Amino acid sequence: MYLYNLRLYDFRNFLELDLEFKNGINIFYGDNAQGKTNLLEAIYFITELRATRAFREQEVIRYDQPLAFLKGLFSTKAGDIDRQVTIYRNQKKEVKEGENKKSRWSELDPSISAVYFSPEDIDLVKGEPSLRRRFIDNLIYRIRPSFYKYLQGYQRVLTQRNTLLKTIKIKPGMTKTLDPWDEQLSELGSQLINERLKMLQRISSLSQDYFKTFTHKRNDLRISYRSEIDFSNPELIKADYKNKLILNREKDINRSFTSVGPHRDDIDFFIDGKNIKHYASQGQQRLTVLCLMFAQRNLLYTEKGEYPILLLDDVMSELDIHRRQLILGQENHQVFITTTDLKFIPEEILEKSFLYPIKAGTLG
Ligand SMILES: Nc1ncnc2c1ncn2[C@@H]1O[C@H](COP(=O)(O)OP(=O)(O)OP(=O)(O)O)[C@@H](O)[C@H]1O
Repeated sequence: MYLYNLRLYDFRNFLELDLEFKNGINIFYGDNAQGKTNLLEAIYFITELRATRAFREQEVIRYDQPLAFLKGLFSTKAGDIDRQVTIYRNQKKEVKEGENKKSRWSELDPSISAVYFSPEDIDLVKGEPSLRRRFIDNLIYRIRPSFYKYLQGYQRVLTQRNTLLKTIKIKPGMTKTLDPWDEQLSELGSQLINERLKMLQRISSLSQDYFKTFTHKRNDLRISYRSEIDFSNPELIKADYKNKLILNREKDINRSFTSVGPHRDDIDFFIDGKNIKHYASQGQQRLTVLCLMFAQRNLLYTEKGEYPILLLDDVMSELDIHRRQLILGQENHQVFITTTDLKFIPEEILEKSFLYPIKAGTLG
């Protein structure tokens, strides 16, 4: 699958743009603040239907304009797809494929997808545990949309249990009313942990392979799940979780907060046995995230039968020359890269790339 035409109206600093792309390496280059990242975001938006960095979706609309419009033409194994998205300031965005309005994810063509990487994504290994939980949950959800129901269910029961803990703090006689909530939370929570473990196994073995390739087999990457709940036997997760909920009741009532469960779990990364949060260099941390993104792309390919578009924002300047070559040397699917200077792109990669100079929201 690849994007061969993109039209934009009033998207970020682009007034109007009509671009043709090739199935290969496409490079947006130019000075700072010209619109290179905005263009990657537009491609991400037309494929994944959400912004990469906007806090609110409406932020992508050009200043003082009522709406932004995107139109992408994709070539897939099953034929061409014409997708249009209109983002409004004060109402829900509108998505169309051909002439048909689409209101749910499940109605959209599943072969269209993208994976995005920017230097800030280093937070995935350095930042808060919630970022890692969201990463793995989103990945499961993308492959198995029904997983969303478990996630929502777990979150709902957790909120209700926390509200009840607050009440019990004032009325201790009500402690027994926690029983049905603990039962539900441990049931949904154990399913959540099991799904995460299965996904983590797949993503970590792929990431390890990429890590080996990108380090010439010099270093080894390990990824593991961390939880206070014993997850060594999938059949016993529920019982152990329930047990821990009961053991921690007093503490939870005092804090009005559920202290154990998948909402507190984390994922650890190790290079050659050392936790990368504390020991790895910035370059190694960045490479780890890059490997996770490549693994994610590979996984989506296995599931969908089409390679997601790869979007790499300002990555080349951060990597040494060997890694730049390794990362793009074997590439034969569609990739979009931004760079301030073409000197960051190895010669043999430049030769096979398609170049787009970007200047002040136009093709310069
Ligand atoms: N909604 C918007 N409407 C108009 N302009 C916007 C909007 N959002 C961002 N911009 C402008 O877009 C420009 C930044 O573009 P972008 O982030 O794509 O730069 P870049 O070319 O990737 O630069 P760098 O090399 O520094 O990363 C800024 O000048 C910013 O003011």
